[in-house]
Amino acid sequence: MHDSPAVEISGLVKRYDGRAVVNGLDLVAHRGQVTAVLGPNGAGKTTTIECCEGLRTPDEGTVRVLGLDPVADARLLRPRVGVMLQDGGLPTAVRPRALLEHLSRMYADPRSLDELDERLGLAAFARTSVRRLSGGQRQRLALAAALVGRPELVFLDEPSAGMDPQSRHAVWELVRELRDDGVAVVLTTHLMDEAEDLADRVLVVDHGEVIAEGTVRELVQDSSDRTLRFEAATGLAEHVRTALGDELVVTEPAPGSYTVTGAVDPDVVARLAAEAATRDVLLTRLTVGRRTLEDVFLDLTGRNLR
Ligand SMILES: Nc1ncnc2c1ncn2[C@@H]1O[C@H](COP(=O)(O)OP(=O)(O)OP(=O)(O)O)[C@@H](O)[C@H]1O
Repeated sequence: MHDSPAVEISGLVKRYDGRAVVNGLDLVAHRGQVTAVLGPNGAGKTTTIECCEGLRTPDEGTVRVLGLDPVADARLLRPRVGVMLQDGGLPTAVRPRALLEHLSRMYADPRSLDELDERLGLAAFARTSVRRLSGGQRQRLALAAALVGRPELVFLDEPSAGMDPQSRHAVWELVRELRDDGVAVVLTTHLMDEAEDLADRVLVVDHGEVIAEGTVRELVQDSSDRTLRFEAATGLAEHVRTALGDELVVTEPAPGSYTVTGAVDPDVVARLAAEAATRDVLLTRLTVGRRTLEDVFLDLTGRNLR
């Protein structure tokens, strides 16, 4: 039984007003692994997770969570699954410590609240009502609420959004421990470093379907492509494009900061330097490296805003 996937989604379709926002999505998440779901705004990540949580009913396809149906078996799943929603989903009039005490009484073997307090720094605002908490504090409380019942599976929707670096590292540490304890962790994130750091498997979702999946290493090693980054005066992209040819993609994501992706070899570096010299432009800082997960993500999903 425990070898079976913690989450198994097959051909999931969810429509709003006749428009499919999830469109034939397949996903498998295993115990003892962190599965990260990445995708642009509106790609259908939250909708997919909400179908797993029993908050939405699929229009087509099947969703199995710990071998059960998230809607029909909701009562059986509730004590076994931890959920951290994007907007916190917490009652606003209570105080954090009282909320956690209330929740912990609902479980047979709850985690120690003092330990959670310490790990997530909750004591500092234990007596402030949820309504008055900062965004990052609310997120930390929502994570504690998701973990208090020692779930076998946790869904974390952008867990470290809005958190300061200290909190983010505390959250990452907790997520790694959950994984090592055999918990299945499914998280959505827009932070590429979060996915690179934590994920055993990454799925990239766009327009409601999975367009790439694998380990971070598999995704970034997909080709011999490299990324050359350099800094110089702004406005050179067109000249560099002409000098390097169509095989390479030249962008200037921030003024004076350029990337060149593709088959970057010694000759490309030499031609770039020659072009700069011809224009009497100094290249300050030049690096060549493997593509990052962010490069892969942008190549897959494009650069247009959603
Ligand atoms: N109840 C609803 N009624 C109509 N449309 C909805 C509803 N809920 C979500 N949508 C739409 O479905 C699409 C997918 O939304 P979803 O929240 O799943 O995206 P997401 O990938 O989680 O995005 P983000 O990264 O911004 O959180 C969006 O275009 C959204 O506007």
